[in-house]
Amino acid sequence: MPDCRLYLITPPRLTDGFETLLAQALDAGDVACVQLRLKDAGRDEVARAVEKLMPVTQSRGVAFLLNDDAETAKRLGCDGAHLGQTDGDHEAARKALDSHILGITCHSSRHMAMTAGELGADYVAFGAFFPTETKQTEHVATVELLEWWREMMEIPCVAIGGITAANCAPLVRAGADFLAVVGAVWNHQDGPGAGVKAMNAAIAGA
Ligand SMILES: Cc1ncc(COP(=O)(O)OP(=O)(O)O)c(N)n1
Ligand SMILES: Cc1ncsc1CCOP(=O)(O)O
Ligand SMILES: [Mg+2]
Repeated sequence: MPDCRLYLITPPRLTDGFETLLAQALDAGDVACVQLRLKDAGRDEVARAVEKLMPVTQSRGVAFLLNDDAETAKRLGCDGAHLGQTDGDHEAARKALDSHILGITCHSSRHMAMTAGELGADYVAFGAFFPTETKQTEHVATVELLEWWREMMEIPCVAIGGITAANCAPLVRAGADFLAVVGAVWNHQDGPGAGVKAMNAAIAGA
């Protein structure tokens, strides 16, 4: 059984009653954490979404992370934050978050990943592994990068970008600790529960 788990990121925009869809997704199978990622929302909208969604995840023992903003994550009681390379000062974020989770985007860069590890990131994220419609991406990550990280480092790594049940097996076999997905779950033709089940099955069968 591979030691790899699903990391679920919210869709770019939340529909009314999204908390019900989130509950369906989480109740369908194994999800290690949920990241709230609302790139077009203001502070109040983000705070309202945290208030609605965080109890859905935390009551199920699923970690709730906020994208882009460590200080807000800490203030609102999230389990941690995910920061990109241009999302503020990573060392300050590490301090602000105390023992809460800090994840850092490292694109396809060994150097970024080692720097993130040195400053105390709880995980590093590599991507994009495949073409994705969720975000415009400039970097392409490879299976070899995952293999190298797994061989050299202890810090967990997340693979992201266009990952689906159909294409994820090589990433699991290369040693990804988590597969982060948006479309594979939220755009699944039979609903998010089916998306989680399909990802869980693909990970288990890799
Ligand atoms: C798990 C995970 N990995 C990578 C990203 C991308 O972060 P970033 O590069 O800051 O881009 P945005 O998501 O902010 O558009 C992520 N969010 N989560
Ligand atoms: C946030 C992010 N960062 C790199 S690719 C990506 C989008 C992932 O979404 P999907 O799983 O739909 O490709
Ligand atoms: Mg970001």
